[in-house]
Amino acid sequence: MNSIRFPEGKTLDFVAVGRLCIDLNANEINRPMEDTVTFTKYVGGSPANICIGMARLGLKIGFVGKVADDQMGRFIVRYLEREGIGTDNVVTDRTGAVTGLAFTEIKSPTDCSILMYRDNAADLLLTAAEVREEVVAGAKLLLISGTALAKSPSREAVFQSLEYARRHGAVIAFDLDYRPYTWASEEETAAYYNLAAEKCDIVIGTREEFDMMERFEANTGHDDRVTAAKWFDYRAQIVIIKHGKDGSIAYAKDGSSHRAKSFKANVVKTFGAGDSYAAGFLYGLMQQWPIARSMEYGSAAAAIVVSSHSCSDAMPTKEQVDEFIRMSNAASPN
Ligand SMILES: Nc1ncnc2c1ncn2[C@@H]1O[C@H](COP(=O)(O)OP(=O)(O)O)[C@@H](O)[C@H]1O
Ligand SMILES: O=C(O)C[C@@H](O)[C@H](O)C(=O)COP(=O)(O)O
Repeated sequence: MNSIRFPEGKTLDFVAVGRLCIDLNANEINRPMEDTVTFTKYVGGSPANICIGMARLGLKIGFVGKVADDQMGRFIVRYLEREGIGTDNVVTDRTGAVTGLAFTEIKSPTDCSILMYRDNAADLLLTAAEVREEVVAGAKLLLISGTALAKSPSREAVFQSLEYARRHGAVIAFDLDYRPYTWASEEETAAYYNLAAEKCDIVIGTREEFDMMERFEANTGHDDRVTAAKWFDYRAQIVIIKHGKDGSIAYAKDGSSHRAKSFKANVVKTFGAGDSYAAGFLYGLMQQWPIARSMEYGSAAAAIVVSSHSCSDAMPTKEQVDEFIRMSNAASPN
């Protein structure tokens, strides 16, 4: 059991609000992008990846977002539909905005970076009025993702979703998903991230992301416990700080803390770890598993995804995660 109580009588398990984009992952890996000539196209965008991950694990999912009225936008919607993800609240832009692109550079399994093309990106044009109350009201769990806070009108759409979720009793998770290039200044970023986090039950981020949020604070030791404690004065029940290959730590409002190690993986690239971790972890919480078991599930999903070429397409099924954990534990029993 964990301390999060999900509401009964909802039509959807999980709804995410935020960006739907395209990842173009280098085919010629282990070299700089200057030397890469071919890329494979995948659906991308952190909240899209998390939804796909949770759909693969068998949950009923809906998405609130905006896509460009172009071939890329249609590719994304068709992909979501094939995965069984509800697209009723995926709005098509009519202003000529474009689909955000993320070109990924895989110089080595540990040296990866992303080159983003996000000028006039359709996802940031979602308005508050386009968020349908009945879609958010139908969800047990709403996920917001920090990048959608970067600009108006998408920023207001996130706050509108938070209000609908609160009104209808959904649990709210916040994946910090901080992408500096989308923001105008660090001060603005910290202010909006903090305002949103106050309204969330579960906050998940990396140490570096929490450091960004703490730019006005005195947590000079970058102490995870201090980071988490602040949010328990607001609405948070669980705060997770991720540390890459070094694993993750969760703090709960009841005073408990839980550490998860990362699994051994044949790492192809590092991105996608956070999204698959979030999908596995939130899935576990929704099964009412203890926090530690949910973290283990997220870590296993992440190890599978970092061992693959894509983020979205590589999201594992429940059978794959279960098998991976079984094999890993057999290979190195505690
Ligand atoms: N190199 C790796 N090998 C195995 N698992 C990893 C690796 N890097 C990350 N992970 C797993 O993914 C989780 C999230 O990764 P992290 O890098 O902290 O997030 P993000 O991708 O959001 O920066 C970690 O807690 C760990 O379980
Ligand atoms: O979020 C994006 O726009 C890009 C993602 O699709 C991408 O592949 C990625 O960076 C995943 O992020 P992570 O899971 O936080 O590593």
